[in-house]
Amino acid sequence: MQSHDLPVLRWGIIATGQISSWFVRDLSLSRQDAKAIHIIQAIGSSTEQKGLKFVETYIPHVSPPPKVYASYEEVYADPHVDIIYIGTPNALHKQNCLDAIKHGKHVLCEKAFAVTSQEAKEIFDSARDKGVFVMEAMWTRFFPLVQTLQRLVHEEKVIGDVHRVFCDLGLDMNLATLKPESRLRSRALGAGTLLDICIYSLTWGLLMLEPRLGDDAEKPRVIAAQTLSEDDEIDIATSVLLHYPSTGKQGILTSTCMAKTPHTFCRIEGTKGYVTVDGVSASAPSAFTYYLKTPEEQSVAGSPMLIKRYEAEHEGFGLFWEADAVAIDIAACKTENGIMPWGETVRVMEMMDEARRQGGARFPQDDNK
Ligand SMILES: NC(=O)C1=CN([C@@H]2O[C@H](COP(=O)(O)OP(=O)(O)OC[C@H]3O[C@@H](n4cnc5c(N)ncnc54)[C@H](OP(=O)(O)O)[C@@H]3O)[C@@H](O)[C@H]2O)C=CC1
Ligand SMILES: O=C1OC[C@@H](O)[C@H](O)[C@H]1O
Repeated sequence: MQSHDLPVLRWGIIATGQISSWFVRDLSLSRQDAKAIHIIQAIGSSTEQKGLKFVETYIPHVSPPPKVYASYEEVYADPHVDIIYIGTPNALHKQNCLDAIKHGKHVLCEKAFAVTSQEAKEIFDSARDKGVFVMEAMWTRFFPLVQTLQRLVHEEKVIGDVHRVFCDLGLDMNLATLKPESRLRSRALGAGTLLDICIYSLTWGLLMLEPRLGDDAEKPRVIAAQTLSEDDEIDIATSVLLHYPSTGKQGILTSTCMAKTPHTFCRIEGTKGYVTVDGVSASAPSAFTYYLKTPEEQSVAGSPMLIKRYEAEHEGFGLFWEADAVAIDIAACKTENGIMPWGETVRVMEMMDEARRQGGARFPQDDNK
């Protein structure tokens, strides 16, 4: 496809924290295989100085440079902006999304999309009323490596029938050294490992245990335990067990902020063998390997043999795949994406609500019924 045939999307970026810096760097890459043209039109920050520093530090090469506003409101109101990217802490997502939608803007909002499933539903209701595109930025689902693995596991059934998936995302966050108002510590901002990182482990469980999305997917039982911080403010470790009653399949999906997960973060077990997945974290996989039992070993205990390893190198962080998908959908006048549809965001949020109900991590938003 010639570059002039590609959809063009003009982005307004809300907040200048870490993930926004990754996102704009990925949007600004020159990529041979780009499926869209991304224009960084505007940046909204708490102060103009912070916004200008963000542009100078992360995207000095972008020409013309984006307009910098000292408020989010001015980005929502900018007629040259098509879509708002929201990179604020979790507890602010709902208001940011509703404000952007009110101005008729499309939205790509960081994970966790909201703090409760109720909040997520309110956002989608408002998007439906306005007819705008909205998606949770669950970027992992858009990695080509993940899609290749889904095909091998579910369509080619290379490891037979999947019966168990383990996935862990642990980071050594050293919370005591962070300021109480850090988004990783503050309950008011939606902190805790469940919403921050267990969401990726859950995503791997769902992607690998379920051959398809949506209404066809069987609803798993959620069994969860959480370890809360000493002041009971947030969860510092969560383990979720997904159990599919009709098949007995299980997902063992975990997170902690007390230790970094080793490079191999996921194992998918099937009747004929297993797959291991590697990467810096469950959010950004870089390789997988599958192992098969030999015919003699199908019936006896033994070590499966390494059959094939897939590695995928790419420039940047890998956030551009979700951005391309969004641009293609918007050009096609869609309001939701087929890989991360609204129903799936709500379903994952409901599982996290249930995990917190059992585990004990509470947010003020839980009382807003
Ligand atoms: N997809 C991924 O891999 C990742 C996703 N995330 C998600 O992105 C979101 C932001 O995370 P991250 O970038 O690490 O967070 P940061 O703390 O680095 O940045 C958050 C930004 O939000 C703005 N903000 C507005 N109100 C507040 C407030 N009360 N307290 C703090 N910041 C505020 C600030 O920008 P300003 O002053 O410019 O307005 C701030 O810089 C979270 O939802 C997180 O889950 C985070 C990391 C990785
Ligand atoms: O999404 C995320 O992935 C990487 C982590 O560092 C971060 O805390 C989290 O928000």
